[in-house]
Parts: sequence; C-alpha cells; structure tokens
Amino acid sequence: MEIVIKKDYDEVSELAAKYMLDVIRNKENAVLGLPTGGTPIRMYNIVVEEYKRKKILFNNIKTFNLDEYIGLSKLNKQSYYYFMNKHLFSYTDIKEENIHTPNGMTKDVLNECINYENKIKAVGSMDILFLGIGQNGHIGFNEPADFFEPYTHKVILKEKTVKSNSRFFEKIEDVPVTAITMGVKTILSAKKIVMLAIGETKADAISKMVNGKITPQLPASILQLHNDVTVIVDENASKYL
Ligand SMILES: O=P(O)(O)OC[C@H]1O[C@](O)(CO)[C@@H](O)[C@@H]1O
Repeated sequence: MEIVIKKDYDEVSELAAKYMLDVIRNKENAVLGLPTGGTPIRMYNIVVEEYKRKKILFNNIKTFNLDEYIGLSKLNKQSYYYFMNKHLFSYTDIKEENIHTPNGMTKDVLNECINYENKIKAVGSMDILFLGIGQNGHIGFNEPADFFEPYTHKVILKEKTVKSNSRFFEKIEDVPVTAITMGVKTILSAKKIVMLAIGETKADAISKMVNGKITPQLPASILQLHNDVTVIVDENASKYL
C-alpha cells in the first residue's frame, strides 16, 4: 500500500485527479470505478476543468459507481446517480449507456445486485477505482460486519453512517437506511485503487486500515490484499499513521 501525505484537501484532490486524468488520457475506453461523498467533489471539479479545456474526452469512458441508496430514484437530489451528474457527468460527453449505478428503485434487489456484478464482469475489470472511507472504515457501503460480503449486495447502513450522511439531507429521517454496494471482491477486482481521505475524523480508520489486522470489522483493511493501492491523505487524516 502506497501512502501519500499531502498538505490539504486541494493537494489531495489534485493528485487524485491526476490519477484519473492519466488513465483517461492513456486509454480512451477506460473503465472507472467512482465514489460519492464529500471527499471526491474537488477531484471531480478538477477533472471537469480539464474536460472544459478540451484536454480529455469521455465519449468512450465507462463508469461504475460503488453504491446507491435503495428507494431513491435517479431524479432524487440525494441519489448517488444525481450526485454524479451534478459533479461530473453532466459536464462531459459521456454516453448515458456507459454510466452505471445500482438501480435503487428496483423491485428485485437481489436480481439487481447480480445484474450489477455481471455488468462489471462483462467489461473485464475496472482500470481504476476511487474510494473514500467512512469514519468506521467502510468502503463503498461495506459496513463493519462479522464477515466480508464478496459481491454486490444489499446492506443495512450503520447508525453512524446514517448520521454522518444526514448532512446532505434536510432531516435525518430522510436518509435511506439500506443501499446496494459493490462487495469487497468486486472492489479488489479493480486493477488500481486510489483512496482519498481528508480530516481528523478519518485518522483512526486510516491508521487501522494501514497498520491493523485484516478484519470485516474494518472493511477497508481488506485493501491490504490488493497489490496496487495508493492512499492519498491530508495531514489531519495521517495523524495516527
Ligand atoms: O467523503 P465522505 O463524505 O466523508 O464520505 C466517506 C464515505 O462515506 C460514503 O459517502 C458513504 O457513507 C462513501 O461513499 C464514502 O466513501
């Protein structure tokens, strides 16, 4: 695991964006795995700026998002599909059929999970996957648990996650308590993984992920098994390393 400590959010975002831009420049039909949350927003801004300077194209890029809330439609402002459009896709020439997020409105969640997993397998593998990390060490929506869930699955969100994500909603009761997420094997199947973490609230999870034992109680620790992971943190998130 390569750890890169940067001064602040801007520097973390610039390096993360560089990883994304390098992949897009070198492979016009690259497959990107993408996160939501507050952390990657500046990275997406930088990528959009580069697109606007006509330096990159998205027309053959395929994307797979890590997760989606169950019960929120694509038109819902809190859905992760909406988030991705707002921060990245709507500025680019990406084709709608190349954008993939789990369908949170499905009537058959199990079937949707299998379909999503198959769609990822069908493209071979993600060239690069970006991750944030929850304060409890979750990746995607893989919450601390007694065992690792390998493939795309339904998850019941932890109270801490619902509370933390309630900052994006009007009131906490509006936060969905279930979601569909890639599993840990899905995540590990990406050729390269780049994790971004900002702030002291992530420092404990980052330290356990890097130096602790591999355990489903800290899902991000599974990344120790991948041979090409870069973790980009600001000074605050590196506090316990
Ligand atoms: O970047 P943030 O907002 O701190 O979120 C961290 C993590 O939490 C999630 O938003 C889900 O709770 C993840 O998608 C993300 O990796």
